[in-house]
Amino acid sequence: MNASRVRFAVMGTGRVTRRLIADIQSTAGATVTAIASRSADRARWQADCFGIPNAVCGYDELLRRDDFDAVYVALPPSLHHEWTLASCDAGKHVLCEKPLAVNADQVGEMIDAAETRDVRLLDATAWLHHDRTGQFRQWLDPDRTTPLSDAEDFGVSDEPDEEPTEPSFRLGPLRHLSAAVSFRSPFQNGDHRLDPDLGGGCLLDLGWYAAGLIRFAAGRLPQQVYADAVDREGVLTRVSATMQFSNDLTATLSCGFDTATRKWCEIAGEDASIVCDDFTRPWPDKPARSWVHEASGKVHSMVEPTVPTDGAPSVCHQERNMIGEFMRRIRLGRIDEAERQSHEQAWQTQRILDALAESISVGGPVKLAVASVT
Ligand SMILES: NC(=O)C1=CN([C@@H]2O[C@H](COP(=O)(O)OP(=O)(O)OC[C@H]3O[C@@H](n4cnc5c(N)ncnc54)[C@H](OP(=O)(O)O)[C@@H]3O)[C@@H](O)[C@H]2O)C=CC1
Ligand SMILES: O=C1CO[C@H](CO)[C@@H](O)[C@@H]1O
Repeated sequence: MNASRVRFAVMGTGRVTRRLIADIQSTAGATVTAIASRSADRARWQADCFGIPNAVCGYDELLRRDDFDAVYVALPPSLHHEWTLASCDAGKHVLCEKPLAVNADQVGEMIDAAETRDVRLLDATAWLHHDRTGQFRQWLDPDRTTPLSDAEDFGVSDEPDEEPTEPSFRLGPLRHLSAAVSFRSPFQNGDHRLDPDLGGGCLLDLGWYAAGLIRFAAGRLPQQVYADAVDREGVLTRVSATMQFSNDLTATLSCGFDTATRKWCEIAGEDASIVCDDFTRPWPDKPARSWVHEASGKVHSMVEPTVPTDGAPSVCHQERNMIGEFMRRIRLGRIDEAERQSHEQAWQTQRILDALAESISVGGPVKLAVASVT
């Protein structure tokens, strides 16, 4: 690898590929040198669209090349495991689309393969790399009191303060987490999201985000889950679930293909809660915002640190942040704590999804054993 550039190759020519190729090409130090498709024509067409020098027919054929360092696996979920293992075997770093696989056993094998070959593996869950998520991470620190100097206050309660208080907040002990992610009928017949054999269904496609948010905020697995689903012709189209964690923490999850767009979450502590209506990706015309609701009734509107408060759209680009972090790990040349945490986040997210799927299938609660992949 050239020390200053990371060369990517892409597997697949679908919807997400088109977006992420542009993001890779606009990330400093990254370049796309090859794209592979099952069809030579599609590979050529996509390569021409993006000025990619090499169009390759077949993913196997791609992995025989030595002119790239990392593979971006942008295939339907059921193919992530196979092509991540093959890429690791070929000594390539892997940026793999979400859901990382179709079950936690597969994720465990993918992590093992990456560790054995000493290559980097990252799931392309971009919201985890947004600056606003970095803010949430800080606010979640139980010992932290966060100053409110940057908040745009509104909706102040009618209750007068008994004595003047410092402008700051803390979440206090976490009590409830909630996340809902859905889109209304966005897919055509034939889309992998509607094909159970390709890892379709809203639980894997969108539950990945909602369960991921809950795992991110809790920092651990639930002890028990219960889920209910609407199943249309073998495809899960709506799922709702409850979860119980240790230390008196509960959670609710909702995802589906048949409601208006929802991508919100609430992280509720005893003293304050964080509310965010677009955690997976900020609405395009808004800065990345969230709200802090205090137990007193005060509400504070928060914006990410790098964004001016004049309402200008967010300047943070979560995909470029993610690609940049993946490249940092590649250049480091060994697994570090940040990568271990990503692996744990991905594996535990997939374990939650497995437990929810099992609960839907048995029609009752499912217990989870505490475990760690790292
Ligand atoms: N991170 C994000 O924001 C997003 C992530 N995703 C994720 O990215 C992945 C791909 O999604 P998306 O791009 O929307 O999917 P598409 O169906 O648009 O593209 C998938 C590509 O995979 C290749 N492929 C290989 N085998 C098959 C097969 N048996 N059936 C269908 N396609 C196949 C095809 O490329 P070819 O035949 O040319 O090789 C196809 O273009 C999914 O895991 C999805 O969850 C999707 C959207 C956003
Ligand atoms: O990850 C994703 C982002 O949102 C899409 C909805 O438009 C999902 O279906 C997709 O897989």
